[in-house]
Parts: sequence; C-alpha cells; structure tokens
Amino acid sequence: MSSNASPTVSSPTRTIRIGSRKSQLALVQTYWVQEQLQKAFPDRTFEVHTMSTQGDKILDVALAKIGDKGLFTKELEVGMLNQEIDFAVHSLKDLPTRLPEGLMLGAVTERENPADALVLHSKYKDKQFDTLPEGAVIGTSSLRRLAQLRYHFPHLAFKDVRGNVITRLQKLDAGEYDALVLAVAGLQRLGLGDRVDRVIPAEISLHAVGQGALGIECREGDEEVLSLIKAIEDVPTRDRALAERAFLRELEGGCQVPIGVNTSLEGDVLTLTGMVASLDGQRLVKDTVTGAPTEAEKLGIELAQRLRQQGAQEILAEIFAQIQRGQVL
Ligand SMILES: NCc1[nH]cc(CCC(=O)O)c1CC(=O)O
Repeated sequence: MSSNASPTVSSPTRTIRIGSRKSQLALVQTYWVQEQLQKAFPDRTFEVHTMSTQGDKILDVALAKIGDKGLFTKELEVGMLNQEIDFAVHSLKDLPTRLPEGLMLGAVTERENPADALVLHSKYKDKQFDTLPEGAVIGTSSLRRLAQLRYHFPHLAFKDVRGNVITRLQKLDAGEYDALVLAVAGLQRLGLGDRVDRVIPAEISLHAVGQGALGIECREGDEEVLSLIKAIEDVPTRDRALAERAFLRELEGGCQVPIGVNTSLEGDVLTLTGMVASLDGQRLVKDTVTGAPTEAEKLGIELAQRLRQQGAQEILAEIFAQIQRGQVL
C-alpha cells in the first residue's frame, strides 16, 4: 500500500474523524475513545466514521487460512492515507506489528484484563477444562488458544468458530459447542462479563500480543492528532505492548500464529514472558526476560532470540507449512 498521504491541514477547529469497524465490540471501543477525548478536549469536535473490513466480511473461512495482512485494519488504513479519517481505533491485538508506510501506532489505552476466558454451555456450568468430558468441543478461531489448550488438555476436541463475539455466544447457546474461549476484555466491554465462567491463568494460556488494550493508529507527522490521542495514552500499558509487539515482530509472527505473551510492570521492572507452541500441542517453548520499561522493544527482541535458540523458528516454520497445506482448524 503506497503512502499518498497529503500534508494534513492543522486547525484547532478542525473536526477530528475517528475510523472504526462496524462490529459491536469495535463500536463500543471507539465510542469510549471518543468520550475520553471529548472529556479531555471539550471544545473540539470528534466524529465516528465506520467501515467494514475484509475480516468482517469473510466469515466462512478459518482466520488462520486467510492470513492476517491487515484483515481487520486495511480499509481503515487506506481511509487515513486518503485523508478520509484522521485516526483509527483498533483492538491492539488485531493490529499487525508492521504498519503501512506513513502510518504509526500513535497511542495505547489502559489495558483491561488481558486474559482469556472459558465460556461454558449451560449444561457444563460446573465444569473446568480438566473435568469436561472426553471429546468435549471447544470453539476457538485462535491457533494460540488451541495449541496451548491441546498441550494442557489433550482429551478435548477443538472446532473453528467465526463471527463477532455475540454471534459466537449464540452458536454456543444453540449447542454447536460445549464451550468457547474468548477474551475477558471483549466480554466485559460488551457488558457480558457474567458469561466469563473461568478466567484462564497465564500458566495455562498466555494471551495474545496486545490483548485487552486499544491501539490508536494515525498518520505519521499529524502532530495535532498525535497530541490529542496522547492525552488518553496509558504509559505502562504502552511499554508492555511495545515489548510484546517487538517480540512478535522479531519472530515474524502474524496475529494468527500460536505465539502468546504475558507482561507485568512493577516499579521500574518490566517482565515479559513469551511462548511458541506447535499446533498438535506436543511442543511448547517458553521463556522470560526482565528489564527497564524504556528498553521495552529491546526486551521483546531479546526474548524472541532466546526462543529461537530453543526451537521456536522450527515450530513456526512447521505451522506455516501446515497452514499452506490447509491442515489447521
Ligand atoms: N478479533 C477478535 C478480537 N479482537 C479483540 C478482542 C477482544 C478485545 C481485546 O483483546 O482487546 C477479540 C475477541 C476475542 O478475542 O475474544
């Protein structure tokens, strides 16, 4: 995608146009950003402009088979480069780690709980992963969730699930699955926190890079927009996300590969744990690095290099070949 961004006209009275996908979750997230900005800048005007993305339209193919060349972001990025919108609100975990020329990750908002949730069918409300019956069907479109859960619970079966969060819950309640794995953050933002039956601990499943945080993408050089969105950035979340994204970028992993992370920030110590797992759940390499939050991206690169030395690249190469052969979900 070439950058045909023309110089942006800065003016304190210019209406700021916010780009968003049309899914309920995307709109809840975007209207929250609009509200935070309106509180911070009561004299400014912020408008929401919605767009459908390819990922919203292709619903009959597993995400892993489609790949993730900006599946949920490309149309919004074209809108920014064409000056139709001024910035875009993304679930950070859906924003590729390499952005088109002329665009940048301008701000990261405070992270909700980044963990995954087990959402059970009503007939299994008393169960845990290890007490679900042999062959119980778990719905997920995430190879990251599938690989880790196969590693810990080989007695379970896994089936792809597509559609937005509401659609997935409808499929569960209709009996198409015995349980789903979804992000706690997405359920909570939709007012469906009561559907979280178990929060999955990091020891079982490391979450997706950027999960639980919003990423605000804007044009490089648009200093006016950058100053506005920086007002709602959460610096600790940003540092954690930069480390996580650098880790994923260095492994050349996309949003659809079994790479998981967990980060924490205590005082001036940033801790990053990362893993890469094979799709059959037989191999999993995991390690942890710590350092200063100012070195977040270097930490992510260091961890990726450590996991390479433990066999991560061979696991990923095998997965890419399996995806090419259509041997996943
Ligand atoms: N593309 C799916 C997607 N993108 C972001 C979220 C949850 C919200 C977040 O991680 O911030 C979800 C739903 C899910 O994984 O259950």
